[in-house]
Amino acid sequence: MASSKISIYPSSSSSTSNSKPPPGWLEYILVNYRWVIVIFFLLPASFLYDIYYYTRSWVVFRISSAPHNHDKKVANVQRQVRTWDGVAPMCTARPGWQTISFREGAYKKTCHKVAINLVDVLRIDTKTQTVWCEPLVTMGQLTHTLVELGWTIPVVPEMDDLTVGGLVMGTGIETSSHKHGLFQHICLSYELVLADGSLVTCSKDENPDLFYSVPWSYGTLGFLTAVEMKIVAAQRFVKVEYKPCNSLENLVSTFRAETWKAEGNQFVEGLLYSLQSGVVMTANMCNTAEIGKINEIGRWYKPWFFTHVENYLARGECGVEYIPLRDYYHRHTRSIFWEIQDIIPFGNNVAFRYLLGWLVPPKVSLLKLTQGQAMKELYEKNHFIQDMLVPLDSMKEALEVFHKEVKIYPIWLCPFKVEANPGMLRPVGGREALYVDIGTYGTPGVNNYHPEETTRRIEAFVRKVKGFQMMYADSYMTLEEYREMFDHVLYDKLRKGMVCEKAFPQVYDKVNRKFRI
Ligand SMILES: Cc1cc2nc3c(=O)[nH]c(=O)nc-3n(C[C@H](O)[C@H](O)[C@H](O)COP(=O)(O)OP(=O)(O)OC[C@H]3O[C@@H](n4cnc5c(N)ncnc54)[C@H](O)[C@@H]3O)c2cc1C
Ligand SMILES: NC(=O)C1=CN([C@@H]2O[C@H](COP(=O)(O)OP(=O)(O)OC[C@H]3O[C@@H](n4cnc5c(N)ncnc54)[C@H](OP(=O)(O)O)[C@@H]3O)[C@@H](O)[C@H]2O)C=CC1
Ligand SMILES: CC(C)=CCC[C@@H](C)[C@H]1CC[C@@]2(C)C3=C(CC[C@]12C)[C@@]1(C)CC[C@H](O)C(C)(C)[C@@H]1CC3
Repeated sequence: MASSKISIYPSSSSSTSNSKPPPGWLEYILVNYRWVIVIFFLLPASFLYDIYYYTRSWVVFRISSAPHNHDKKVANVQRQVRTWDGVAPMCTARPGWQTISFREGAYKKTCHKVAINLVDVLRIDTKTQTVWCEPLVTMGQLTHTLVELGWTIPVVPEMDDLTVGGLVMGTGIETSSHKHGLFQHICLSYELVLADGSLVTCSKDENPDLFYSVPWSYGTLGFLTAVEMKIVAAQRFVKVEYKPCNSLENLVSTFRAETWKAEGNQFVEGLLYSLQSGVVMTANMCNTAEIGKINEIGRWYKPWFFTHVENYLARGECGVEYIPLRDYYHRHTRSIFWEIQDIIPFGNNVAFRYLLGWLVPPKVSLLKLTQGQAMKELYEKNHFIQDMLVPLDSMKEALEVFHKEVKIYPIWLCPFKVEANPGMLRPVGGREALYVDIGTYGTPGVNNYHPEETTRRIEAFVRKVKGFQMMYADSYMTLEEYREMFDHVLYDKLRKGMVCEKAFPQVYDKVNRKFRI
């Protein structure tokens, strides 16, 4: 099983085997027995945190007071921007530990912080099939609210705590992205407070330059205060078909054929367990299910999803099951993909699942807050977390590069399309194109792993094939390399025109590893 290979702790052959033992007993426990802290403190704390937000959002939504308060809250953002002293550039006041990214931004310490306390779903319009959300609405909150009413957004990025604002300003992807594009492509308009404190709305037809420049700009063009998104009808189940593949050629050709399929699959996903074996999953929503084939994989006592999928590979059989929609959306949530193995090593044990599985996963934000310096350094040296987005045509070559450089399994494969719109993300060949997200999270299985050098070699490969790197992880590119990967023409024009240069840091200074703690 993939699980037995994964550990963040340096092995004797590792390049970091001479790292010093962590100082102090608390650090020692944090590093060697992180699960003690997680089980006795973080899981109960995560539970209480969820109850608080769940109750608050429920009350706010039921009494429909959010739209009225929205204007007042936006006026407060405008006031903060207008009274900015003009010295240090601005960023949002959301603390770094709360965000779903590997590191915290160093700029959070030096920038002038603007509080954007906008946490509500504002309006659901089933006639125009749109939803208006404030930027701190989380994916967990949004799918809960919409699915109960029979709706959903076409692209629901994994992980409950991802926010609408973070996904618009960064990027978001899910297994429906080959049909609907990235999170930015399901957005119809944005409401922003600009550097001068003015409030603007932008869409394809109104301020299009701004509309196309907001995604991937990481809050360096203005503060987002609301987003209008498409919604689509939700169905009760997702019918998932599992197709085990026993060679790289077979996996790549199955994955590509299912992504291109004329009649279409609503969801396409791949999990690679070694360079020569993996499972391609295709899925479609439906309202009825065959008797005996429903699998509520989100239930607390169920095995982790990636281990469940691996069983199809072990048996060498194709399979079909019906998964309730929200369970499907959250299939990787309980195991934080496969990262939970390093945090609660016995988390997939059946006794643990029945007793405490309902408290899992711990909140990523609380894990970040309590990880300590020694744990941070261990992850830094022995852990590799990257999502590289490469053209579908380069998929096989890219997987071979990942195998040579890091040899981490499982690998997450998710196809998506890039539309030929202006902005940071220009598709290869200038026309709409299909890409694949190669998500690699874990401890490298090679002896010569070096965080910076290895990542830079992979980044160079991604640039060569005209791909992109997701910026929530560590990027070691130089400014020139970063500007080669992302088209800055429109971004630079807007930054000048809207006098952003003093008001916000430039995007590179927010996302590069040099500027992370
Ligand atoms: C009004 C409202 C406001 C909310 N606000 C917030 C908020 O501000 N912040 C926030 O983080 N969350 C928020 N949530 C979401 C909620 O806290 C999470 O989605 C929580 O994980 C839901 O668990 P559940 O068991 O009650 O879901 P259920 O309705 O029981 O979920 C349906 C199915 O999906 C599965 N499932 C749901 N969530 C997960 C998961 N995380 N992992 C695995 N399977 C899962 C369940 O096991 C179940 O089978 C809000 C929800 C509502 C209704
Ligand atoms: N499945 C997926 O697609 C996944 C995506 N991710 C990544 O996680 C990140 C999102 O995480 P999340 O914790 O939600 O977001 P973050 O708090 O990390 O925010 C990401 C960026 O968006 C900016 N931003 C957020 N809200 C606003 C706003 N209202 N106005 C202006 N700028 C804003 C932040 O600016 P500032 O720095 O000023 O705070 C920050 O630079 C994205 O980068 C995404 O790519 C991670 C895991 C999975
Ligand atoms: C595009 C997709 C699907 C991306 C999924 C990315 C996840 C696997 C990433 C996002 C945030 C992430 C980097 C994180 C971690 C694991 C991998 C995560 C969850 C953990 C929890 C690993 C343990 C670490 O000590 C620490 C708590 C800092 C991080 C926090 C962020």
